[in-house]
Amino acid sequence: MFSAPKFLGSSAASARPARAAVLLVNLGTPDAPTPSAVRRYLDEFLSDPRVIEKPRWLWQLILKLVILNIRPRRSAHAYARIWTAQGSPLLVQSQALTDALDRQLKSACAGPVSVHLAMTYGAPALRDVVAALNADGVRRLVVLPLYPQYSATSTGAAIDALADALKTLRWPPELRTIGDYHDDPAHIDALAQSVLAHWERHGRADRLLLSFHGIPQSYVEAGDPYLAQCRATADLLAKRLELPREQCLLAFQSRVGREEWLKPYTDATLRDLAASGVGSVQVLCPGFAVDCLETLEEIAMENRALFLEAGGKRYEYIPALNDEAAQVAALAALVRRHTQGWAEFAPGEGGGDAA
Ligand SMILES: C=CC1=C(C)c2cc3[nH]c(cc4nc(cc5[nH]c(cc1n2)c(C)c5CCC(=O)O)C(CCC(=O)O)=C4C)c(C)c3C=C
Ligand SMILES: [Fe+2]
Ligand SMILES: [Fe+2]
Repeated sequence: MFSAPKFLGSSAASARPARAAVLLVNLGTPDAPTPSAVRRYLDEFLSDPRVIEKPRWLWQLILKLVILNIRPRRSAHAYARIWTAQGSPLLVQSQALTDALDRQLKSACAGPVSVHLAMTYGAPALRDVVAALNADGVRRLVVLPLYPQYSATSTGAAIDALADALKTLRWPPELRTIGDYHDDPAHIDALAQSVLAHWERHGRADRLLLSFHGIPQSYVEAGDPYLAQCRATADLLAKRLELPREQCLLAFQSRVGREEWLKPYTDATLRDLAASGVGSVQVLCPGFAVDCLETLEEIAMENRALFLEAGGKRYEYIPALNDEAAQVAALAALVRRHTQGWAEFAPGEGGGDAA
């Protein structure tokens, strides 16, 4: 027997005035720093064909029989090193950014605008958040994945989850999506300001290393614009900081598996720098809007130990922009440029986006 489709909706929704919302989307994180919670998270994340482009049945066999029996314990240990009383840093910092952007847009926009957070994997699930906004009468939605550089593995996966969520709605909202903001001048300026503020407090190091999350090399060869966008961000930032290109290096972290990923690798670069007598390094991760496992554990802890053990003398991690005013202002302006013609986002009594 065929069953009729069940679309979500609210009888009250059509009676309410149009409302507009912004949805920030990040990757997702486990519910707890335990092997069982990490296993659930990795199972969902690594089952996504956007993330792992291998034949389905073969990958599911490897994932279920090998990866999910080994990695959760190791990753849970890493999560435990950075877990806070409020929870996973990725969730805590993403929520703080969401709240700050909500305040900023409420004060700058003419209409009723609110900002919400959803995750591609885990909670708060994109499907649940979109359904709740729809039931609440939101008729205009702008979706901003928190990845400055587009990759099919991150932004593409978020858009897939959004499309799945929309399929469940009887009356989906009008939609604008933001694909990337890797060369947005206000974003570059926010990154530059954070480096300048760090230099002000700590002085400069011999090298500034810009470390981005890696992806398999084959994805770039198949057309993913990620590498080009990382390079463009690095070039713009070096120019804005007036740093000679040889002092500002680009590298890729967080490699998983045996396949070739984007090079140079961050850990190998740090080892080579120490071996060649470079004493001090400052590391910035411009691909991460907020701090998370990959910045706080891999970069600020693991790679620090690696650099110092290889003979380096000074290693500093420059934190992600998180809910800093400059990032909030840059994202507010980005959202408003993508909502041209939507009256709710027009300048309100507060005027523009105060930096
Ligand atoms: C194995 C394939 C992976 C691809 C491709 C990938 C791309 C990618 N990831 C991010 C952002 C983040 N990744 C994070 C964690 C993380 N990433 C992978 C694997 C791939 N990522 C794994 C297995 C994990 C989990 C941790 C671990 O077991 O090592 C995170 C942090 C999540 C957190 O909870 O803090 C972020 C953020 C981007 C931007 C990207 C492509 C450009
Ligand atoms: Fe990742
Ligand atoms: Fe990692």
